[in-house]
Amino acid sequence: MAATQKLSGCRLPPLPTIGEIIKLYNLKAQKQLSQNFLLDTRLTDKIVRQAGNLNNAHVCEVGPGPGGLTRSILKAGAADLLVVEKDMRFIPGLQLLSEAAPGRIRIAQGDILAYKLERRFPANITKTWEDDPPNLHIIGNLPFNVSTPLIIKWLEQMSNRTGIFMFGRTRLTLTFQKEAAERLTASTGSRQRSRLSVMAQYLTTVKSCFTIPGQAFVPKPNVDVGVVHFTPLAQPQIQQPFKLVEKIVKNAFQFRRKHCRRGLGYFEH
Ligand SMILES: C[S@@+](CC[C@H](N)C(=O)[O-])C[C@H]1O[C@@H](n2cnc3c(N)ncnc32)[C@H](O)[C@@H]1O
Repeated sequence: MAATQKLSGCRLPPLPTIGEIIKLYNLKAQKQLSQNFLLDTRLTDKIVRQAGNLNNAHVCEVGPGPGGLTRSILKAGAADLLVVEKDMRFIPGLQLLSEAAPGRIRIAQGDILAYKLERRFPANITKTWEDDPPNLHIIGNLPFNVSTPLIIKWLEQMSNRTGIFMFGRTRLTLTFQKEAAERLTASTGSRQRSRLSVMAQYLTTVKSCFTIPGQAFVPKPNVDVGVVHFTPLAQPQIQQPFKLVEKIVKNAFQFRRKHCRRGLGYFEH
């Protein structure tokens, strides 16, 4: 077992390392759930640093798996961490972590695409936050198979100021396949510029943080991974309903190798 670990100034009872957790619970990675684990704490700490100051923050982590990134989030000082994991097999390992950091972790088992994050903010709490909105973050080494629908879902909530985006300040620090990370951050005129670039950039400041080589993950995926940070803009660059913007942008990019105007011609009000 590993030596005693320090999470944000608290001495913890000895915790198994992530590698030991994987062995202890026989957690063989499942490809269909995009399970590629990060065991190197220097990398998980580096991802978490991209989020900024997490001291006393409220954080949601998507897909904690064996808990490597989870530990880094706790070390950074998050006061309240909700983890949403689809695979039941990881829950006992996460409970060990929860016992080591009492009162700081809530564990939810479910599919993040269907999960309503706002459920964790009861009305009596959000009322008290109206004058002084909290430091809210979403962090995740995302499963590749859900990363694009997930960011689109959250951008829509950001646009409508609903759910966890109700205060307009929730920041996101997420991993994507390197190609998707490049599309999200591509500027005007770039070959990588796509529907995803426009949708993300009209609502947020998108920053490409760093690339993690595939070899850093266990098992190794066929691609490298990009870490991307999103900060919501005070005002969206396009003041139109999200679905309308999405439709126009989709049509424009469908025909971009032909004529953009032709694409827009297909758009019906
Ligand atoms: C790339 S792994 C990351 C695991 C861990 N955070 C790490 O960095 O080592 C993705 C995690 O997301 C979980 N997952 C996959 N699909 C999910 C979904 N729809 N909702 C919630 N979790 C999901 C997987 O079970 C896995 O634990």
